[in-house]
Amino acid sequence: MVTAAELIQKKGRHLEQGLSDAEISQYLAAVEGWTLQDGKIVRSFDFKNYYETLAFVNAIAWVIHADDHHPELTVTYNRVVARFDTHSVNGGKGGISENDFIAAAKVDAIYRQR
Ligand SMILES: C[C@H](O)[C@H](O)[C@H]1CNC2=NC(N)=NC(=O)C2=N1
Repeated sequence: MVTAAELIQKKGRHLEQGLSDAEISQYLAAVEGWTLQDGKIVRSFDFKNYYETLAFVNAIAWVIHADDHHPELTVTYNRVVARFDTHSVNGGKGGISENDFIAAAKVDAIYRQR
């Protein structure tokens, strides 16, 4: 069984093989709050105000840059919705890979520090 603590220790790498539906379910169980929606993993993060919201976005940029795996972000006054998928898998059609869950676990760890 994969855990968030293990995922945080990993680094993203180039992958061409996506995860199966069964594997996606296992990884989703490790990152609380993330769901699969329209072929991406998605989570919403709430904040007190716009300053905190943007500080979170900047912290994500700092941490995630090292893994070259970037969330799609929808930023509003007190909420960030983050979405991850992997372009290179499934013959370039895109899908979900371990990299998405590594990045999700790192974003969660940033959120826990607020
Ligand atoms: C060439 C470069 O590494 C790729 O385009 C990276 C950049 N950031 C990325 N971010 C995300 N979320 N998925 C990707 O597949 C991805 N690919």
